Amino acid sequence: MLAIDVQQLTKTFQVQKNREGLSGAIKDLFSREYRQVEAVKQISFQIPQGEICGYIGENGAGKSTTIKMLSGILMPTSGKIEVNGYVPFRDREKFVQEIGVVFGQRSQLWWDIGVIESFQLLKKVYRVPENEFRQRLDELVERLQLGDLLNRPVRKLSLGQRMRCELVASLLHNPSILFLDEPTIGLDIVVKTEIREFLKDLNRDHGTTILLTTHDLQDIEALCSRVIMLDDGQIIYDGGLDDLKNRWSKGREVQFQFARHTPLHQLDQLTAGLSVSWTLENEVTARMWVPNDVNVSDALARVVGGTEIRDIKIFETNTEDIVREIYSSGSSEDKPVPAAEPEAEQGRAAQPEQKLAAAEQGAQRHNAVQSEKQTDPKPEQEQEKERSLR
Ligand SMILES: Nc1ncnc2c1ncn2[C@@H]1O[C@H](COP(=O)(O)OP(=O)(O)OP(=O)(O)O)[C@@H](O)[C@H]1O
Repeated sequence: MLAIDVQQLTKTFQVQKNREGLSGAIKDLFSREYRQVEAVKQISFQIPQGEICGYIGENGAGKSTTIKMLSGILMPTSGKIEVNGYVPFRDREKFVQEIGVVFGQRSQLWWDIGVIESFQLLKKVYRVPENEFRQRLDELVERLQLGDLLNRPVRKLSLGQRMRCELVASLLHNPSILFLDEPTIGLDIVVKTEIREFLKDLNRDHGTTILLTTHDLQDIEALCSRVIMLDDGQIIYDGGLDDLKNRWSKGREVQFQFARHTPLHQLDQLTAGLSVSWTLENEVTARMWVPNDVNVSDALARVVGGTEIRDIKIFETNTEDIVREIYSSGSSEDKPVPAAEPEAEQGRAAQPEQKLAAAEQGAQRHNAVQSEKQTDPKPEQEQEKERSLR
């Protein structure tokens, strides 16, 4: 049985429009206008039991909305969802026993009471038998080194300590599926690494299926063999992380440190006939971009044979650069959609296929384009009330 089966899933929010100025505010009191926000648009994917799948995308891409639908907090506008054979928003009582959820930006623990008391309350909510609860709690407390924290109120915990407690809280009822929405947000590298190791062990030892949304691609590299990439509510990539790299990484870069001043024209001469390109960093350091269709050892042999070299470093395009390139190619500034394209003329956002094509072109450049992520405006009014899991 599939852990998660999603077909043509769509979520549209109705959001109130606010008119400008005092007169607008008064008008709003009497007649409200609404607009539709399509947060998730007809997405389909399947996740088998025991997989760790990364779910990534820019701010506002629709990741949290998907997780909320998968965990039964939000009702889809249309489409089909099955999680462990249950329809999340319909079969809630039985369904919540099957899943654990951690929202990095929200707590499921009670702020003013001791951590252990929150755990006791959750034991009652999920109706976990005492002996099972004890056994599981001991195991998790030992694994995540929470012994000293159990009697402290949640508000007195550091973010890293709280996040480890959140993970325990989500696992006390032994769910087979874990939804993690930004579980490492704001954490330092030590705690991030601990959490990644813990999740890996959990998946290996208990076969827990994990769907993970994150903006930290190192989480994805450390944990996920598969990644689903969302853009503007649509899936633009679903596949292996290695495939993603192979598909968009168009070559590698080699940095040379020469024994003496080596001008650009000399380097160009050495690699004449090969479609490599050179960038000088200073008098004795230069970078050579080697596209995939050029044999790296041929290029290296030419340079090594013609100059005296102190040091060589080879850089592969990293996932972060590739993903940033895909995201940024959709932004208005460097969207390489031809000016004659009607979409571009009308100033509308690029379609996912255009973004992919643009990303493929963009990845050919060895300097990844740095672009700030665009933040979606927050909804003016939340029409859909999120129901608490508890
Ligand atoms: N309850 C809501 N009411 C109205 N609009 C909403 C609601 N929740 C989300 N949206 C809108 O739906 C879109 C997708 O939001 P969502 O939170 O799913 O994105 P995200 O990919 O999780 O972003 P982030 O990385 O910033 O958390 C955004 O345009 C957002 O403003």
